[in-house]
Amino acid sequence: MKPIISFQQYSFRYKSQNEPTLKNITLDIYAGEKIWIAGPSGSGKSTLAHCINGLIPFTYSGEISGSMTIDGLDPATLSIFELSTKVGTILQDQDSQFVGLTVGEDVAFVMENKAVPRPEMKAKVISALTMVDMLHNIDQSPYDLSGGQKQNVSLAGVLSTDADVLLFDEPLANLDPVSGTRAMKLIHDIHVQSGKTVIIIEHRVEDVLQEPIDRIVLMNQGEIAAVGTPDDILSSGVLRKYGLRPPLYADAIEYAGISLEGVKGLSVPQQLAIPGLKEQLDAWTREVGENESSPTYAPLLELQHVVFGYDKDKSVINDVSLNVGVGEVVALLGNNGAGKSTLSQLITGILKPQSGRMIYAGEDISSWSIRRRGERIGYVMQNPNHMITQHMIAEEVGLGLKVRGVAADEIKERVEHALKVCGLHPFRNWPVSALSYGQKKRLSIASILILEPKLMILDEPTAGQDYHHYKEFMDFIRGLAAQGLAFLLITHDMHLALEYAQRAVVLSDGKVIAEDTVASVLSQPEVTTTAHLKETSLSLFARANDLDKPERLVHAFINYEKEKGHE
Ligand SMILES: Nc1ncnc2c1ncn2[C@@H]1O[C@H](COP(=O)(O)OP(=O)(O)OP(=O)(O)O)[C@@H](O)[C@H]1O
Ligand SMILES: Nc1ncnc2c1ncn2[C@@H]1O[C@H](COP(=O)(O)OP(=O)(O)OP(=O)(O)O)[C@@H](O)[C@H]1O
Repeated sequence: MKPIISFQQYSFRYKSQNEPTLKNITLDIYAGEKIWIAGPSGSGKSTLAHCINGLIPFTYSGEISGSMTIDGLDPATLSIFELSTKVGTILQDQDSQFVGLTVGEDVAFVMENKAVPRPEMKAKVISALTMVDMLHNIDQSPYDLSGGQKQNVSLAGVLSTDADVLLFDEPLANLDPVSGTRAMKLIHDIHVQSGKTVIIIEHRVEDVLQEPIDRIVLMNQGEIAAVGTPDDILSSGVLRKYGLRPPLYADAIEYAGISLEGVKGLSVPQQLAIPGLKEQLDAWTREVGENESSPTYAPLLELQHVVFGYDKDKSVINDVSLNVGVGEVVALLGNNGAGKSTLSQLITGILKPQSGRMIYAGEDISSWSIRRRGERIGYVMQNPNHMITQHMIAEEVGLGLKVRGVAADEIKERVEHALKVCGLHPFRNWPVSALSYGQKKRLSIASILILEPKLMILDEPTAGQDYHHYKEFMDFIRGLAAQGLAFLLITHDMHLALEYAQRAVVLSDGKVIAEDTVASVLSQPEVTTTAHLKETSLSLFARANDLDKPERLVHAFINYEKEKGHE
């Protein structure tokens, strides 16, 4: 069988780089295959995708050696239009991809180019938007959507292309857990029904594995580190070797002393047949023990009955009251479009509430300027490209100090420190444009952290990060919290919330629908259903294996990892 995509001894060096980003890639992908490209942040996944969809060499120039073909043809000999009929792409940064004035127009764009008759086009657009639960936003501008809603529109756009290869670069980034599951199911259905070749680049290991994958291609430092079926990859320990997090239940099994070597069906935790599994897990969870009780916190930020709407007659934030204590980590959870980013912009003063009060350290901050708030309350947005303004990395990190008149020597020292903390020190002399998405995300965090705020609002800080950086960063956050810095953490990662947040506030349709410990919130079906939350694979796994006290596995797991981190 002839491959649809073939890389032979392929290397690529971006013009601005000294070293090649892709090295000696030899990989055949066959028509109808479903491939997951995994690998740590900066390993070259998106660059490989750019080679497949023609961005390399058309948009990003550089030096190529070896060969790469699509359907037997060299992409450099095709026009960008011809290539787009072969490969349909969802990019990591959707803002750069929208072309329509409304959501409907955007989804219709591909068909308009092909002169599909109007009635047929309309029906297709409606059907695609219905599949991603976005029909009610059809007339809205794509730029006014929430992060997750944008992602859903991009998915709907790809549904209407005729390309044989569908390439998804982080299709789940920004999606709430329920939408993430739905997106994977949607991709699976398209794959089965159309027989198209599907290539997925994604950091959310467990979410990708919810549906069958033919082969995983694991990249590391521009090379292919391993290729295999999910069973091959999961049971071999290579994910961890390259800084990725295996599924939580797979780790739990190993922590309890059971080897995964040769175990089949590892991507379906509910059906794992390992002799003695229950007994060994029960014994391990008893040994590791329960969580300590949660401490109390002095008040820092308090919101009282805050109301806001982008249109006067439609509230997006509806009578929200919540508080965050000194040194407390509060998870702000909720479905896509619930109002989490809007609330963050109200707290930071970018938006003005129609009514309600905000109290910071006992003072009403309604009259405070954005800048004054910014000195105490740092806000890291979901999309790093919305925050970055400077050309060079060090300048970007030092900008906040520069505008505040801090001396150059001190700026230099603090920039170095912030870059180290965020794992960006090796790139300190680079232009921002040469960073991968995950690296840019860390950059936007570094540039706020350097201002030493008392409260930080982090919108999906770990989205697009590999486990190594996730852990390093979140442990760092935990350390800062222990020193008294407070965090409002917006996340769609339920395990992250369980692991790092003392409390959760759940938002849905602009209202607070629950406020409790994360574990308690996740155990309330009416809350999880309304806010699109999901129990973690660990608790699913614990129940499927009939553990004596299923909830104890989650606590034992978190305690064990905390202890291990301190070793
Ligand atoms: N436009 C560019 N110009 C120069 N170098 C680049 C460019 N884009 C990427 N690179 C280089 O390629 C490396 C890998 O980037 P790439 O986006 O392919 O990684 P990735 O595996 O997709 O990372 P992430 O998971 O963070 O998105 C970067 O660290 C950088 O060295
Ligand atoms: N600039 C805007 N103009 C009009 N409506 C907007 C604008 N920004 C957001 N919205 C709408 O407000 C609602 C809340 O959006 P918001 O971005 O706060 O949600 P979110 O909870 O942060 O979602 P996500 O998890 O997807 O990031 C959504 O229905 C969105 O479509």
